[in-house]
Amino acid sequence: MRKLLIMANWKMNKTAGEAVAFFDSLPALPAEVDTAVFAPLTALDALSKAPLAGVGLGAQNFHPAAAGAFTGEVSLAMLAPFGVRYVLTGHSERRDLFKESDAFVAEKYWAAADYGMMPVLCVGESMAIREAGGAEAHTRAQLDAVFGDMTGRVLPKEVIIAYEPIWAIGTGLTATAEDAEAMCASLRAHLADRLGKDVAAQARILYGGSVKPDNCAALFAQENIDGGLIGGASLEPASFAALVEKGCASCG
Ligand SMILES: O=C(CO)COP(=O)(O)O
Repeated sequence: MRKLLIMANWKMNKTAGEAVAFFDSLPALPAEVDTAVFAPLTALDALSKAPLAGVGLGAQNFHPAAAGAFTGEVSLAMLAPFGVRYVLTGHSERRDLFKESDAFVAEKYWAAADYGMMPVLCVGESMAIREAGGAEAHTRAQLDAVFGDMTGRVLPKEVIIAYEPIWAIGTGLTATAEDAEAMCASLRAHLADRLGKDVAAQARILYGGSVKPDNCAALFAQENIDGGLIGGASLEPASFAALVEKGCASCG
């Protein structure tokens, strides 16, 4: 039985002070659900000193190199002292707006795994790809870019995938629970091909894209959906807590 995992991606929102204020007013969360927040880099120092009530800390971005001439970037070693456990890789906003290629996403994924952090690999198709019937092939190829050649690779402690259809992100258009389940089941089957049945059975596959307290229960109740990666609805403490509560209830 995979434990529900609900992760907040705050994107470019919240100053350090606002991030701490979020946790000041966050109600106690049920221990039956794992939670984490991908905070902006500038909030990590303050959050590392604040009580986070069991919520794990994640970083939205990093550079895979250990050090060097990469103006504006931060390394994993720079993030680690703040207690960062999770890092995002392959988010569609990084792919589309900042031109991160499949190869660069893979480099980041394995740099994080090698460093001992838990990378969350995001995959997802555009509306054009979905309408052309290519959603499964596209997202499976995104998995292959990372897991296609496992020579010399050591997987992170946990494999976490976030299926985020681009057309559902920030649009209010959520995939139906059935469509999201079909995609997550397809991704899990592909993980089984690439990484073996046991790894696939234990991997947590999250859904992201306009998840809200009023639509999360049906999504989280699906067999192959093990939680959510939440943008907009994670910004308010009450809304984030409601997602965790409803998710907890939906999983019995
Ligand atoms: O991109 C997302 C999380 O990474 C989803 O964002 P929204 O929940 O705002 O659609």
